[in-house]
Amino acid sequence: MATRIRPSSKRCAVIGGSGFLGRHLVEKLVDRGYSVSVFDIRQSYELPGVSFHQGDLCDKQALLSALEDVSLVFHCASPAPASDDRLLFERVNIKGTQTVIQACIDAGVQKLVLTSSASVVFEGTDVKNGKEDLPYAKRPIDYYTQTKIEQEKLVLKACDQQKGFLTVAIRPHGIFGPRDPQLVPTLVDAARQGKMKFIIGDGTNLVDFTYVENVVHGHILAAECLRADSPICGKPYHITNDEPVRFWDFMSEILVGLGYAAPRFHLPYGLVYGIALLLWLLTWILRPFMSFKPTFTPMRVALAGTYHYYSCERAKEHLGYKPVVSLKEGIKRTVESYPQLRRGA
Ligand SMILES: NC(=O)c1ccc[n+]([C@@H]2O[C@H](COP(=O)([O-])OP(=O)(O)OC[C@H]3O[C@@H](n4cnc5c(N)ncnc54)[C@H](O)[C@@H]3O)[C@@H](O)[C@H]2O)c1
Ligand SMILES: CC(C)CCC[C@@H](C)[C@H]1CC[C@H]2C3=C(CC[C@]12C)[C@@]1(C)CC[C@H](O)[C@@H](C(=O)O)[C@@H]1CC3
Repeated sequence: MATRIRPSSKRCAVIGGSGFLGRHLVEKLVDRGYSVSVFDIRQSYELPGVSFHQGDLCDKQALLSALEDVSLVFHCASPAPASDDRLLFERVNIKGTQTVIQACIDAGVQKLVLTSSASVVFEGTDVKNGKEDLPYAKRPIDYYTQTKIEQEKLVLKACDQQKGFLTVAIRPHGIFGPRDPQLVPTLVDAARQGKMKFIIGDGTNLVDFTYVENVVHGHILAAECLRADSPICGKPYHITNDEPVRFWDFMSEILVGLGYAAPRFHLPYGLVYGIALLLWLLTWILRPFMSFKPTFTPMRVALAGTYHYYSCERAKEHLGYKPVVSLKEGIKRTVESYPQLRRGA
């Protein structure tokens, strides 16, 4: 049974609060009576009750000014997975997270909630109803995943009930919703280039896509349940819609909802994965001379052609988590939120 504390009048901070998930989280926190301090390298909006601090999370002094009088920190900043920039991921996700932890400790922050990712256990092979006790990927499929693993380990290891610094990690999977700069825009871009005619594999693979408000709900529950005597200290939690869906059915619903044709023709998974790997190698070799971003990266092909859905039983049991928006409703709201991406717009 989840023990909850009332939202305090104290300030909380959202690192990465200008991003897709971060902004939805900030909006919900404000609704719930928190006063929020956003720390981000960019400011993308203004909101009453929210103060903005622009800076790089690798800069401890800059962080400290945003953490003044803050007891709860959400860390949901990361470079975009598509950047595929190893040095950037290492600097921000690993060294930057060490800086965030140290800044929290120095500022007297009591709780740190990290946005991790369910992909920390994904190696490109099927994961069916994966639980949190699955081992971290030994051969992570990209630099993003590799550094998300290190980041999660750092945050969970920093949990110290004696010293009163409590940490927890939320592992969402396939977040979607209004203002997402990644999933729907990439899909529509591929459709507009005529690249979404094909289904990779037999099209029966089940995966999790999680509506952004459910992810926000999981974060807030975790923050409010995090106490020195709680079983959630230092643990990771999957947060999903708890409705695994066929990858290609989900993509088709979004595409058709926006006026594009659903993919129809099947291509063998191994062939497409091999081509994506070759293309990735080629872009890596040519990187000093030219920049080229293939649509079908090995990570995207692996996600499109395998099973990857996760159990959120632990979150239900320890946090009292239950999705608040169904997949059907989430898809409807998402499609309606992108009039500019409709066919012919
Ligand atoms: N989108 C998904 O499907 C998904 C799924 C699982 C986990 N996650 C995790 O959720 C978090 C949020 O992802 P998102 O989809 O909202 O991404 P996003 O790119 O929209 O937001 C990330 C934010 O971090 C900020 N940021 C990046 N580098 C920074 C730095 N050095 N200093 C300060 N701020 C910096 C960016 O400016 C941006 O506003 C990330 O940690 C990501 O790994 C995302
Ligand atoms: C061109 C098509 C084959 C696919 C077009 C849609 C893709 C851009 C998305 C489908 C699944 C998405 C996804 C992520 C990014 C966008 C997709 C590949 C993540 C890798 C983003 C980072 C998260 O941590 C991952 C997670 O574990 O949730 C995402 C997994 C799904």
